[in-house]
This record gives sequence, C-alpha cells and structure tokens, in this order.
Amino acid sequence: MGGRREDHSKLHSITVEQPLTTINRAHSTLHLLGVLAVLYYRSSWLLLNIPTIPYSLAFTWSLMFASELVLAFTWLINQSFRWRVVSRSAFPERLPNDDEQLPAIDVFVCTVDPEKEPTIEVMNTVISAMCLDYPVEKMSVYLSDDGGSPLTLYAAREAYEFARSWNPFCRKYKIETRSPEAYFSSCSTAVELISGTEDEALIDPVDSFQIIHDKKGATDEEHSALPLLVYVSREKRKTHPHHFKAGALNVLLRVSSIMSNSSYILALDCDMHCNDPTSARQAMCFHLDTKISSSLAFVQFPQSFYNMSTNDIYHSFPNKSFKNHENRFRNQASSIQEATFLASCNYEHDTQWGKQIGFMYGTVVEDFLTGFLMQCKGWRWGAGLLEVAFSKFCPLIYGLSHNISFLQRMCYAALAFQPINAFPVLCYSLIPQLCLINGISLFPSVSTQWFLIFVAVHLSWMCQNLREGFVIGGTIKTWWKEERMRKMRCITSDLLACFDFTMKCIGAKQIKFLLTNKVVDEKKLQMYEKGIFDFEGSTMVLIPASTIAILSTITFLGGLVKVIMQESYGAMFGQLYISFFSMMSGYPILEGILIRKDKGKVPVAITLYSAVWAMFILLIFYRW
Ligand SMILES: O=c1ccn([C@@H]2O[C@H](COP(=O)(O)OP(=O)(O)O[C@H]3O[C@H](CO)[C@@H](O)[C@H](O)[C@H]3O)[C@@H](O)[C@H]2O)c(=O)[nH]1
Ligand SMILES: [Mn+2]
Repeated sequence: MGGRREDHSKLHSITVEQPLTTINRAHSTLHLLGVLAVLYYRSSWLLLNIPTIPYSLAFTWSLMFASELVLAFTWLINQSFRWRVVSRSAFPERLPNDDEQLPAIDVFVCTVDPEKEPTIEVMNTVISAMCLDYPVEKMSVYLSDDGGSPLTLYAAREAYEFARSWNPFCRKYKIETRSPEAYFSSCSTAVELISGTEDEALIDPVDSFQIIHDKKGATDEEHSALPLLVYVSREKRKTHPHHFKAGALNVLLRVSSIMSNSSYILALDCDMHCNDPTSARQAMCFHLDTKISSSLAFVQFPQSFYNMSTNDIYHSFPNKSFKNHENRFRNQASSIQEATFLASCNYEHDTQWGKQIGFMYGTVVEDFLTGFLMQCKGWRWGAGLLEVAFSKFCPLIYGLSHNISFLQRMCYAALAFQPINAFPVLCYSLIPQLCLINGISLFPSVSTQWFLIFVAVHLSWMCQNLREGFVIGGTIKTWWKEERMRKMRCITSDLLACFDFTMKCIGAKQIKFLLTNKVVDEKKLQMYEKGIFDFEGSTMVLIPASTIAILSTITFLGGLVKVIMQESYGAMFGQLYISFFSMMSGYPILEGILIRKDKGKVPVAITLYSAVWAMFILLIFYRW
C-alpha cells in the first residue's frame, strides 16, 4: 500500500447519520415516557378497583395490561435499531492492485428441492457467483444439493459451460448484473432462449459418490478461465438428523477444507444472486483492514429484491443476503473418497459440529444463532426465533460477560422476540371489540387527560413508522400497507410460531424447516403486481385472521349502534377507533370472503371455519 496518500488509503468508512440519530433518540425518549404513563394508568386502575370489580373484568384488564407490557417490551428492544444509525462505505478500488494479495474465497450455494426451487434459478445463483469480479484461481464455488437430484447435477455442468462464454461477455460489455436471468428479465426473448437449453436436458443419474467436480482450469482460447465448481450431495438418512441448511453448510465446510480451503466463505441461498460483481472485493475492504480483521467475523450485505412490485402489498423486511463468514475450522488433507466420507451422515456423530464448530444446530434459524454466538465469542458486528429467544441463548442474557454491547444484544433480541407480538395483537383485536358491544369501557374517557396520553402514544408510534417509511421513499399508502401487513403477520405466522413453539416445549411437536416455494406462477405474479392478495392455498394459518376480520366488522357496526343508542361516545371512543382500524386492516380478507370470485379468494373451507368461530366467540362473550 506504499505510495498512497494517507486520506485515500482507508478501505472503508463509517458515518453516524445526523440529524437522524438525534431525532430518533429524542423521539424514543418521549415515547418511552408516554408508554410508562399508559402502564401506570393500567396498573393503578387495576390495583385500585380490584376489590370491587367482578373477576371477569379484572381478568380483562389484566390481559390488556399484559398486552401493553409485551408491546412496550418489543417496542423498547426495537429502539436499538434507531439508537445509532450508521452508514458504511467500502472502497474496493483501493485494494492492492496486485490480485495475488487477495485471499481465497469459497462460495457456498444450498439447494434442496428442484420442484420448489427451480433448477434454472439455482443455476443463475451459481453463475452469478462464478462470474464475480475476483481472481478465478482464488475462488471456488460449492453447490450443495440436499435433494441429490440428477437434474441439478446435470444443470450444474450446463451452467459451467454457459458461464464460460457469459463471463467474458459480462466483462466485455461491463454488465453489472451477472445473474443471466436478472439481466435478461428486461428483454423476454432472451429469457426464452436460456430456458430452451434447460428443457432439452438429458438426465444422468447421480453417481453414488457425492462429489462431482467439473473440469478444473479447463480453458480455451475465446473463453475465460472460471473458478472451480464443485457439486456436493451429502448423505442423508432417516436415522440421522440432517440439521437442515446448517447441516448442509457444515458438510460444505468440511468438503471445501480438503479442496480449496479458503479462509473466507460467501454463503448464498439458491434464490439469491450477487447483484454487484464487486461485492466480494467490497467485503475484503473490511476483512483486510488490519485494525479490525482479527475480530471481524462476517460482513453482511443488505438484501434487495429485484422483482418487487410497486404495488407490493405483502412487504418483506429486507434483511440478509450476502454473508461472508471467516472460518477457522479447517481440516487438512484430498480425494473424492475423503470428501465422500466427510459428507456422510455418520461423520458428525459424537463431534462438536453444530455445537462448537461450524454453523449451529438446534434451531431452524442457523444464520441468526451462528451470527449471535460469533459475536459473543469476540467476533464483532454483525418459531426458530422463539427457540433461540427462550433458550439458554436468549440474546439479552446469554454470556453477559462476553464482549458484545447491550445495544447489539437488543438488536438480536428484537428479531428473536418478534413472534411474541402475536399475543398483544390478538388481545387488541378481540378484547376492546367484545367489550365495545357489551358496553364495557376499557380506555379513559375523551374528556380526561389520560385519554390524551393514549392518543399521544398512538400518534407517536404512527409517526415513528411514517417517518421511517418516508426516509426510504415511502408514502402514506405504503405506510398503511405496512401497518396492515404487520398486523396480519402477527395474527397469522407469528401466532403459529407461538403455537409451534409451545407444542415443542410440551414435547408434542418438532419444529421443521419449511422450504419456501420459489416457483413463480404467472397468475400469481399478475395478482401480486396488481396489489391483490392471494389467498389460494391458504391453510388453517389464516383462520385466526379471517375470524378476526369477520368479528371486527360485526363488533364495529354493532358497537356503533350501541354507542349511538346509549350516547356513550366519550367512554367508548377509544374502542370504536380500535374496532374501526381492526375492521379496515382485515378488509382484504373480508373482500376475499365476500366479494371476490377469482382463484385467489379465501377458500370456502376457511370462510366456513372462520364464520363458525366468529359466531362461537360472539355466543360466549356477548351478553344478549
Ligand atoms: O434442509 C435444508 C433446508 C434448506 N436448505 C437451503 O436453505 C436455503 C434457505 O431456505 P428457504 O426455504 O429459502 O428459507 P428462508 O426462510 O427463505 O431462509 C431465510 O431464513 C433462513 C433461516 O434463518 C436462512 O438460513 C436463510 O439464509 C434466509 O434467507 C435454501 O437455499 C435452501 O435450499 C438446505 O440446503 N437444506
Ligand atoms: Mn428464501
């Protein structure tokens, strides 16, 4: 690095975002005061009135209090993301000019099921990795095929052939998007051309040894050299737990250790691709900084979705995509037989794999737990979630003596505890509504000062989300979609996660890794692009949400009539408002039940179950 000027030699930089950080801190502090006031109101009312009120009312208030406590807790741990907002930049152009000085990288791509994870997509991931802007002799790509499918093996060979001409093409025309599919998605004819070669696939059966290695260093004149591509299909047996993706990654760790043994790993899911060819170099800007490299475990890149609709209704939390794990667990040795042995399911028996070594087992969110434990061990930065939250690895408690800041613990905790929001959201979707139609007031009357505090906390919460939405280019409309989806998520998947977790605790069920289906269905895509919810194939998971959608419409209308008749506007305003919001956020479901006739409407069975449930709840809780 000699000869460079001081100020231009830094490989990366970090800046604290101002005035955002200061605004966030002020806002969070004020909000906290409001939250504490609300909790004080609930608890003091309860203590004061408990001797005189019926049990049922005391229980109802306790549930509301418990909900608000949980909401306050999850809100609080989420403030960790707002407390110190930083942005980082990497300067790959400042890396040593001599590529010889770059460390070697192993890229891991995992796939399981060619039905749910279309092979062509997986190959796009593989190709995008092989075509990274990184010296080919310093890079090896390993494809883990948990399905052991001959099609995947065949396609890997084809992908390798394709990459031989694609790589020089990208370099010549300076194409940034190195996933052929993502690149060609702007011109449909070319996409057909690519899938054409796939259709004619001749399928070789997979050989009983698991590792197939393609043409190392095979180069011809017009084609550029390519990184090593290794296909690995590990042995799986019913009698041995395979530990899902973590198991697959650990097999790759062992197999790669006797082949390329690079000190850095890039782990990709089969539906991801590297959207910036310099990303590996960018990661090296951090790993090669001698000031931090000894304690830097991984570099994580933000995830961006290239096929998001502007009408997106589902909203996905962008989180992770590019993980670069430095790995210290290497064996020495090298042959296919040895690799086969390392990929066998007996190999890990009675070893520390998954406990001390490699990616962690015992949960389906291996990335989350492994990342957290790495930080606890001194590495910096950085249903399944509940498994970790309520285990000895609870981020708020585990290894308090370890060198990880409380703020970072809170970030991990915010993710791990997210599903418990199902409880308060469920309570808030049922209790105020049922009390409304029974004329029971749960919130302070409009004329009191306490009412203003509730309003302030509610508005402040909305503002916090609105403000954050605006920062990333959102609108009132996208904010509302987010709010709606946040609520739906709480009473569908989070609720199911809580249920699954409880079942696991009492030993009635095992938590399984549910593979996400990546097949794109044209009709579904059209629906998504128009911003219409697709309920086709919804299962029991939807029942709580659809029951609530039906119930909140009935309770809002019934409650409104009652309030008008009894002229109890002041005492009931809060609950009317909550019921109205409840009804509005359940509207897409209601539409899917009552109005829509297309395939994506709510399945009839789900409608029936929900209607029965709604009636049942009304029968029990409505005092006729
Ligand atoms: O037994 C298995 C199960 C899954 N996978 C692979 O794991 C990846 C993720 O599976 P997916 O069904 O797409 O799960 P997601 O919920 O989308 O995965 C998210 O959550 C996981 C658990 O936290 C992380 O590992 C992923 O990186 C993250 O994208 C895919 O490449 C699969 O092929 C395997 O290799 N073996
Ligand atoms: Mn996925």
